Order: sequence, then C-alpha cells, then structure tokens
Amino acid sequence: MKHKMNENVAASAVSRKYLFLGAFGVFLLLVIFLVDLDQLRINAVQNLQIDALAKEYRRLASLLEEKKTRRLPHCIIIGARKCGTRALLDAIALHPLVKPARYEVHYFDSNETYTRGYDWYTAQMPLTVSGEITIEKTPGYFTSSMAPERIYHMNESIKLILIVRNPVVRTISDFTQVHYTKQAKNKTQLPFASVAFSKSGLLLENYKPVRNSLYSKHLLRWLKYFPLDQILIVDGDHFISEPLAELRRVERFLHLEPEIHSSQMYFNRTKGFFCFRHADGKPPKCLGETKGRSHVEIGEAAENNLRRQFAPYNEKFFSLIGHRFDW
Ligand SMILES: Nc1ncnc2c1ncn2[C@@H]1O[C@H](COP(=O)(O)OS(=O)(=O)O)[C@@H](OP(=O)(O)O)[C@H]1O
Repeated sequence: MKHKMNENVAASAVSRKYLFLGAFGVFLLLVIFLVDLDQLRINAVQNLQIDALAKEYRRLASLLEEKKTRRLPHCIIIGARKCGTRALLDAIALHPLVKPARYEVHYFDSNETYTRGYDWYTAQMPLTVSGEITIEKTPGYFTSSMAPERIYHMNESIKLILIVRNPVVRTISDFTQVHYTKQAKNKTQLPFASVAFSKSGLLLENYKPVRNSLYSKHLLRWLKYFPLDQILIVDGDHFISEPLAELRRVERFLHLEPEIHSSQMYFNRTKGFFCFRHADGKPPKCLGETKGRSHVEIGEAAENNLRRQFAPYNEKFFSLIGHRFDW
C-alpha cells in the first residue's frame, strides 16, 4: 500500500515537472512571438519611412527634371493706374514662388491683342515649374469695359488684386503723367481745372485722370463676374509707408507661406519710397524716374472740389468692399 502511495507521489511530481516544462515552453513561444511581432512592427515603420523618403525624393527629382514652361496667370493685378501696381508686382515677386510677367501685357483691354488668343497671351508669361504662381499686372484692365468678362471666360476662379489710393492724389498723379507726356511732345498744356471741371465746376467724369478714380463705377462691373473674396483690395497709401504689412496680406490671399522679409526692402530717403532687394544677390531695385516724382500743383480749390465730388463714389466703394479708407 505504502509502495503504491510512493508510486503516485512520484508520478504526480513527474507530471508537475512536465506541466512546468510545458508552461515554460508556451511562455518561451509567446516571448519569441511577441519579439517577432515587435520586430515586424519596427520593420513596417521603417518601410513606411523609406517609402515616404523615396516618394519625396521622386517628387524633388521630378521637379528638378520638370521642364519649365509658360502658363496662364494664376493671379492678375488689375489696377488701379497710378496706385502702385508696378511697385506691388516687383515686391510680391520677392517671394520665391511668385513669377511675374516683366511688362504690362494689355491682353484683355485691347481688341488687337485679345484676338491673338491664349497662346500669344501665355507666351508673354515667365517660365515656371508647377507650384509657382504666374502673375501679371495691367492697370488698364480695371477701367476696361471688356476685361472682366474676358478674364472670367479664361478662368472664373482666378485671383485678382486691386490696389487703390486716395483718389484725389491718384488723379493728380495721373494728371502729372499726362503733363510730362505732353511736355515731352511739345504739346499745349492746359490747367487742371479747365480739363477736369465744367464751367460751373462739375466733375467731368469722362476726363481720364478723373474717370480712373471713380473706383465704385469700375468695381461694379467686376462684381458682375467675380465675388468680392476673389478680389484682394490693397491699400496703396499704406503700401507706400509699410510695404511688408500689405505684402503679408497678398501672401495670405495667394495661400503662400510668408517668405518675404523686411531685410529685402529698404527706405530710400532721396526718393521717399522703399526699394526692393531679391534674394539672388542682384542689386536692389528702386522704381524709375516716372514713379514717385513731384506732382503738378493743381491748387487748393481744385483739390477741395475733387474731394467733394469724389465723396459719393468713395462711399459707394466702401459699401461695396465692406471697408472704409480715410479719404
Ligand atoms: N516703392 C515704391 N517706389 C515708387 N513708387 C511707389 C512705390 N510704392 C508705391 N509707389 C507709387 O506708385 C505710383 C505709380 O503707380 P503705378 O506703378 O500703378 O503707375 S502706372 O499706372 O503703372 O503708371 C507712384 O505714384 P507717383 O508718386 O504719383 O509717381 C508712387 O506713389
């Protein structure tokens, strides 16, 4: 009997030992399995990272290999004349992703150029790779009766920029330009009041330096085709004194990272305006002699008369854009 009991004790000790060995084996397998799983996870993450790097490499390589080509503009500075359109184009081109057409194209405001078609228009644009923004400026578009519809037919979601200044100052600037052009051609110069007002002092709205300042009249035509959020209104007076602040607004409007820096512009005391410096080390660019020259004196009475008669147009303009200027 005692012998039988000893046999049972020995048997259960053996089976505990096997149980223990079995459990230990399962434990070992589990550890190996978990270590493998972790390794698999690490491998998967590494593969994903390699894939992402390879993708980025292929993207950069294709950009480097991508042939530069000319494209229709993504954005147009439509005006207004004498409000800083050239300075604004030069300044926004400081951004590495913005590529400007070098001169005013006058495609949409002239039947002669418009009939040449989009191929001709595209050929006037700079060479770019994808992701860069092509931009042109032609201030004549703002006051053209054809330009809004024609631009809409080309691209109804195009971004438009309108830079405006105090219309009295703008009118005098326009008149100054007319004055110097006539002087260069030895043509007769007439005093401002005699060409801008009727005998009874009423504003002659068809006289171009006056007409170009009736912002509300022109904007209404653009709003028939484009919603206001597609037209950025830049404050031209503020742009003269603080260009970077207005440029930040333009960058945001174009969905660009803020990459223009204050170090790229400096105030030229002699000229009274900012000059712009490209990152490529070229000499800084100040605008030519026809920009920022002293204005022809038109007299206080004429200035007051302009201010008074522009007031209702200004009010209409403020209500259209939902913003006031201190004009
Ligand atoms: N940085 C800088 N340098 C020079 N000029 C500057 C600058 N920023 C704005 N402005 C103002 O731009 C005015 C000329 O405007 P535009 O370039 O639109 O003129 S134009 O319509 O293309 O002839 C020009 O008008 P005037 O001062 O009457 O000449 C300037 O006041």
